[in-house]
This record gives sequence, structure tokens and C-alpha cells, in this order.
Amino acid sequence: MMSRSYTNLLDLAEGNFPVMSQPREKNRLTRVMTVPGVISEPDDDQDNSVSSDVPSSVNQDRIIIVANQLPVIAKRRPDNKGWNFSWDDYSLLLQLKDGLPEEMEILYVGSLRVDVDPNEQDEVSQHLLDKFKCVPAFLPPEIFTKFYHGFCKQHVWPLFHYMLPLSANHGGVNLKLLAMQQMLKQHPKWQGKAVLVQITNPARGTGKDLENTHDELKASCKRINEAFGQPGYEPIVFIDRPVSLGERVAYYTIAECVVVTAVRDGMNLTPYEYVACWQGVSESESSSESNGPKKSMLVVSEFIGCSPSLSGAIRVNPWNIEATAEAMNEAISMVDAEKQLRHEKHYRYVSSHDVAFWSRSFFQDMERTCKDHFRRRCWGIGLSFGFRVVALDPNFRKLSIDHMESVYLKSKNRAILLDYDGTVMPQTSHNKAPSAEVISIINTLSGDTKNTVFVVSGRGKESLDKWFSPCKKLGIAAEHGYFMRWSSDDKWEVCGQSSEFGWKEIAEPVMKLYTEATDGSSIETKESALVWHHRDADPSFGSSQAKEMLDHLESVLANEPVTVKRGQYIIEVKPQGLSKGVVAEKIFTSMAGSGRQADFVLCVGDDRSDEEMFEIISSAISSGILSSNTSVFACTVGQKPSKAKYYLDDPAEVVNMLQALAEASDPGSLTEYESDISL
Ligand SMILES: O=P(O)(O)OC[C@H]1O[C@H](O[C@H]2O[C@H](CO)[C@@H](O)[C@H](O)[C@H]2O)[C@H](O)[C@@H](O)[C@@H]1O
Repeated sequence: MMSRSYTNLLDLAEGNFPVMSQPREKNRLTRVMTVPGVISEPDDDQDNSVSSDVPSSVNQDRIIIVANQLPVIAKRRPDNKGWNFSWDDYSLLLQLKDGLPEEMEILYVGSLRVDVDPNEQDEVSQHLLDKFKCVPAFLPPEIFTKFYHGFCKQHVWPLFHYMLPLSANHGGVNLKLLAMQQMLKQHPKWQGKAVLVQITNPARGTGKDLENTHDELKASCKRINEAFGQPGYEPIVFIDRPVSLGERVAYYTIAECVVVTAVRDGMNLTPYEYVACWQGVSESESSSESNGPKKSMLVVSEFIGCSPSLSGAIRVNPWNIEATAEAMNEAISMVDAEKQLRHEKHYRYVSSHDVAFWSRSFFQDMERTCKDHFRRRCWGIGLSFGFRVVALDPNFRKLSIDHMESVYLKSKNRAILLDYDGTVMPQTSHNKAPSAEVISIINTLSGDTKNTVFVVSGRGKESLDKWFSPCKKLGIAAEHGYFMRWSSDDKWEVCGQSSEFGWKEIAEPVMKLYTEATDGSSIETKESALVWHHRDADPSFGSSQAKEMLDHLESVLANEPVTVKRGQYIIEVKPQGLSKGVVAEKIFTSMAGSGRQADFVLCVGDDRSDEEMFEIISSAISSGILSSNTSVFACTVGQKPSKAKYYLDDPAEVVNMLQALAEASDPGSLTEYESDISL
């Protein structure tokens, strides 16, 4: 069986698809004949080669969503002549658009759930494009089966979930049955009362392995029911037929608890659906006296995707049958007030993280990633395993110390903002205290009355205070600005916004979990923040643990007033609203407010947190806190993508550059310490 499908996605991306108002002939889509095992050439005369030029329509707001199935329902007309199409309101693809900008044009590419005769395919394609902005791929049934049940289910899914191509879910269910058996044994009070309704979707694949697992499940159910059943009572109800949404909702709304013990999953929506049902049912019955409390209890495997996001859930390692049995007992024994509190947590997450949220978040990530894509130049840097390709702005260049020094000399009100670790202090240095040379330079710079000099660091105030005690005029912003002090004579100001630290009780256990599993890692507790360090761990394991922990923390802290950031070998959780950018803004504002608007800004840092300082500079110019005539030297340490325009290679170059400025500074205002050093 042959099929004619539109193939050229790049054409679509460029906007080379028919416009509805064009005459019919021009609207014709380019197609290929699809025959199993044969890759055919397009049947059109036109040249389909892909141009390497930047697409002319690249700035148009169009998004192409490619999926297995289009979000449309196709039904044969009653007279059997052609098709009727309607939107599939339950399709996630359709809901995705709620998170995208309204003016965004959305084009769907995917297959239909029905087999369309090749003679009808042109007409159907045209209709779907005109009316639904859908581009169908007509896959002959045998190709579709190989693609979906073979390639997707047997190769891609197991590959992405580190599984052998067996049925994981039937992986995930026997453990649950064993846990139920254990609970009934350990807590006989539940015998005759507790029922586990196991809804198992019929396996999408076939084969001996699946049959064996299925038989094993049935045998477990039989064994448990025989051991604990009574007349009129069976502890396990095993449903292995397709269950409609309505029936599933009915089960959810009477369930005291939902247990998900999968050892791997993709996007398991069961816990979310259950939580939404409890909220919905209670709300719809709110006028009735019989309305019960909104409560949802979850026992979920720590290995599944939704586990970190539902902070009210009891998490278990499903391989630990005893612990899962205990968790199930705890869940159903819990008092209603506690169940309600947990439900509130679950619902807050579920209601704020809907499909629109995820599509918006994904779209924003994509926008951020692609912004300036065509302006940037790519460089290969590093060697061997350290080799990577980075995209840099063409204007990114090495800071010319001579040029900066000449501007420095001409300026009258200078703001100098210096990060500490990785900027004036090499990251690899064991002794973290600044050298006498650095102290001397910073003392000279801050002693010049034309200068406002700040060390802006993530470090705690005690160390910074001690290390820089000789620099009386130096300003210090510690813990990313949670503490700020304008000179050693001034008191520490505490950033007013952040006095709520209940989140530490959520973040710390997660960090401890990763610390136990990652040799060489440790937790640093600061007054306003928690930091997980992995510099001394195995480099690649530490870094992959850090990535996983970042996701984990972001999920469990989604409702807390904090941000989770990555730094040099660290993951840091700190209050929202605290950033080095805010510190920079405060300094510029204060200078402008006292009639000394900065005409020279030097801002140096190496890390992600320093990017926030660089970023604020342009908005400070547009808001007038800095002038458009201000000479700005935003400089990152190391050649890497940055918001800074300049770079220096390492802390040694930074110190040389600062030394040059110190030498060009007003010597009249040397402090006692500086005079001693000079002598
Ligand atoms: O803002 P900075 O001055 O760059 O400080 C950021 C973090 O500095 C400290 O961590 C760094 O130094 C550690 C060694 O002392 C090193 O192991 C780690 O990799 C560096 O990131 C500090 O411990 C953190 O709290 C600061 O946020």
C-alpha cells in the first residue's frame, strides 16, 4: 500500500506552505510516495534542496508541533463519501497552545488515527491544512505499527528509560501487590477492610515475556486473595481491560490513597489526575452536607518523574516491599487534617503546573536559547573531553587594559564591582583568603575618593569581613546581597525581603540525600542560603548529580519563595529577589541619588551569579540610573558565553588589570595599611 505524505519540515518552517487565499493549484503540498522499506524522492518538479541561508521568514511567529497523532478526530461520512473532521478536545497538543502567545501561528504535523485511501489523501491534506492547520503524515498501517509498537515502544522508550524492552509497567505492579500482601500481614486490622484496585492498562506490545509477566501478576492476585479473602471480600481487584476516563475518575474519587510503584516511567499522570479529582469532586459537592474534606494521599516511587514535584506524597523505594507496605499503612491511617494539608500542597502544584504552564516554560526556554542565534559566532574551546563549542557574540573581546586605564583617568565617579571566588581568587586555590597583593590593590582602589568599590560575593559575611578588614572604605555585599555594608564603619544592612526560611526544611533533606550518594560532596549552610558543593566529588558523577538535584530542588521548592541556581561546582538555594544584579542596582541608585552618578563602571565576575550584574547594567542605563555616556566595562573571567562585552582569561589577569588601575589611582588618599604595605 502506498501513501502520499508531505515531507519537507524545513519548507514548513520557512513558511513555504500554501496560504489559504491562494488559488487551489498553488496550494498543492509537495509529497512523497511512502512504500514500506523504500525511501522515495518527492514527486514534484520543484527543487526541494535545503538552502543553508538563514530562512527569510525566521522572525515570523510560527511554531510547528510534530507529534505521533494530530489533535483531530476523523470520521467517515455516513454516505461513505469522504471524511468529517473535528478537533480532539482531549488532545494535549491542543491544550499546548494555551501557553503560547496568542498571535503565534501553530502548525501540527502528525498522523491520523484512521487509514485514508491514497486517492483521498490530497483532498484530506488540503482540508486539514485549510481548516485545522494540520499537516498529516499518511503512514500505511504496517509502517505505523512498526513505527509505534516497534520503534517507539520497543526501542526509543526503553532507551530513554534505561530499561530492557520488556513491559516496565507490568515493572513497576508486582512489587505493589507484594507490598499489599505485606501490609495485610503486618497490620491485620486492614484484613477485611482494605482493597487494592489495580487498574492495569492492557499491554501495548505482545510476546512471550509479556504473557509471562501477566501470568505472574494473575498468580500473585490469586495467592493474596486466597490467603486474605473472606466471603464477600477480596483484597485485590485486578482490572486488566481498557478503562474509560469516566470509570477511572469514579475509582479515583473513592480511593483513600493512590499507590504508584513504577521503577521507571515517562510522564505518569495518575497522581495528578487523582489529586484533581479530589479537588473537583469536593468542589462540585460543596453545597451538600455530605461534602467531605478535600484530601488526597499518595504513595509514590522515588524513581518516577512526578515524585519530586508532589511534596505531600510519601516517597518509597518500590524494591523495598516492607517500606512500601508501611507507607501504604501510614497513608490510609493518617488523620483527615493531615491528609487535607497534603492535598493542599498537591493541588497547589497540580493547578499551577498545567499544560499551558509547561508549554509556556518550554517556549520561553526555546526563545532564550535561540535569541541572537544568527548573530553569534561559534568557537571550539578546550581539549579532549573538555572540548566544547560555544556561541559567542561577535563583539565579545579581550579587555584592553590600556584603553580602560585612559578612560579611568578621565572619569570622576567610578563604580567598581568585584566578584570574589574565581575573579580575584583562583577557584583552585586551597587558601581562600585574599593575598596581601589583592588586599593592597583593593585598599588603594577603595581609598581613592573618586571610587565606590564593592566586593560582591556569594560568600558569608564573616569571612569577607575578616579577610577585608584592612580595607576600611571597601563596600561588601555578602550572600549575594542578603547582607550589605558600605564601609567598615557602617553596620550590615539585611535585605528586607527575605525573612522566611521554612523552605530550608524541604531543601536540606534533598541535599542530604544527594550528599550521601555522592562521595566528596558536602552542604554549606549560610544565613540566607543552602549550598551543595561537589568540587571534591568525581567530576562527571558530581556534575550529573548536580543536574538531577537542580531539577529535584526546583520541583519540591516550586511553591517556595526561593530560587535554585547552579554555580562553580555548587547548587545554591537562596531567597527569591536576592541577586548580585539587585546589589549592582542599589549601588548605582545610591550613587546617582547622592549626585555622583557613575561615569565609569567596572564590573568583573566569572560565574552565573555575576551575569546578573552584567545584565542589570543595560536596564540601569535605560532607567537613567546610569547615563548613556557612562563608560561600562563588564568583564567575565574566561572565554565563555556571557552578557559581558569583555573577558580576561583568569584571576591573574584580573589582578594585573586592577593593579594597573590602582597605580593610576589618586595616591593622596592612601590608608595607613596601604602606606605600611608600600613601605
Ligand atoms: O560569589 P562568589 O564570590 O564567586 O562566591 C560564590 C560561592 O563561593 C564559595 O564557593 C566557591 O568556593 C568553594 C571553595 O571555597 C568551591 O569549592 C566552590 O566550587 C566555589 O563555588 C562559597 O562556598 C559559596 O557559598 C558561594 O556562593
